[in-house]
Order: sequence, then C-alpha cells, then structure tokens
Amino acid sequence: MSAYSQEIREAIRTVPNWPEPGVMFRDIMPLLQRRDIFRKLIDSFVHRYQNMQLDAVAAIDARGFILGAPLAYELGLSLVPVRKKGKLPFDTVTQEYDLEYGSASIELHTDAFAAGDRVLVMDDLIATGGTMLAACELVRQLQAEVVEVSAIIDLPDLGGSDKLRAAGFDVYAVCEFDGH
Ligand SMILES: O=P(O)(O)OC[C@H]1O[C@H](OP(=O)(O)OP(=O)(O)O)[C@H](O)[C@@H]1O
Ligand SMILES: Nc1ncnc2[nH]cnc12
Repeated sequence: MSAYSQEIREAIRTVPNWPEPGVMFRDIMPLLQRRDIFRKLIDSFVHRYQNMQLDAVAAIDARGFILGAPLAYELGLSLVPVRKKGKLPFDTVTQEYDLEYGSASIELHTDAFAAGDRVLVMDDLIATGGTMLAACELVRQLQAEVVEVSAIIDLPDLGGSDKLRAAGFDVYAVCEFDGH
C-alpha cells in the first residue's frame, strides 16, 4: 500500500457493531475533520480524473456528495446527485438495491445527462456494491457512459468491487479494509 493510501486509511475510524451487531462501520468523519488529509484526498482524485475527459460526477446520497461536489467543482464538471428515493422533484428513473444492512432505492432525474456523457460514479465506500451497481445502471439507462466507479474505501471481503468489475466497470478505491 502506498504511503498516501496508508495515511488515508489511518484517518478512518472503525466503529464496531454499528448500526447493527456484526457490522464494522468505517467512519470517514474524522478524515474530513483533518483539513490537510481532506485536501490531499480531493487533490488526489482531481489528479486521477483531470485527463479522463469526463462530463459529470454522479455522486451518491449522502456521503458521496461530500466527495463528488468538490471534485466536480475543481474539474469544472457537472454535479449529478444520485438521491435516495422520494427526494427528486422532476421525472425520475429508479433502481432498487440490497445493502449490507437493509435495502433501498435510488433515483436520478431523467434529464441528468446528455446521451454519451462520460460519467464518474463517486461514493465513500463499496461494501456489497449494490449501491454503486444501482447507480451505474441508472447512468446507463440514461444513455450515458460510466468511465469509472470511485470510492475512498473498498471492503473486498463483501465482494462488491469484484461484482462491479464482473459487470464490466472499472473500479478505483484509495484503500481497503478486511472483513465487514
Ligand atoms: O456497497 P453497498 O453494500 O451498497 O454499501 C455502500 C453504501 O452504503 C453506505 O451508504 P448508506 O446507504 O448507509 O447511506 P448514507 O451515505 O446516507 O449514510 C455507503 O455510503 C455507500 O453508499
Ligand atoms: N461497513 C460499513 N461502513 C461504513 N459504511 C457502510 N456502508 C455499508 N457498509 C458500511
């Protein structure tokens, strides 16, 4: 692991048995509070994506917004929030998905992208991959292209990143944690 990945990983707090027994919750709030580390994280995403000819960042509700907004701003891209069901006021497309704990639906406005737009899908963490996969399906449904899915954290033991790769998506995560 690079020194950068290690530094990011060390700034993440693990809260055992939250929000339910057996879940090791990987909490990015301490990382965001560290202004030097937060800046380094966003700068690193900017560096990674600045030459990928992207049109938009699709940022997933809610923790994905925290990363997607500064990245889209810095790269001069559209910001497209992918929202939990029932929050978007205009015509929507909807996708259901299963979570590590529970299930949910996410939505996009039907006019979120132009056909052929090159889109980065952004979230804080990949666990089962259900949320990312649902977001990717919505992007594709609107005739846009998923260039990569990106997160701070991958939990490889939950199989989400492998599932996303098997579905044909390029996956990037800054660091990994074992187990749940
Ligand atoms: O890979 P998966 O199994 O789909 O899990 C990952 C998702 O779960 C968390 O979001 P959560 O739904 O808890 O919402 P929040 O961002 O509003 O806290 C996390 O921020 C990812 O979006
Ligand atoms: N273990 C975990 N930590 C933080 N967010 C999550 N979302 C799904 N699983 C999670």
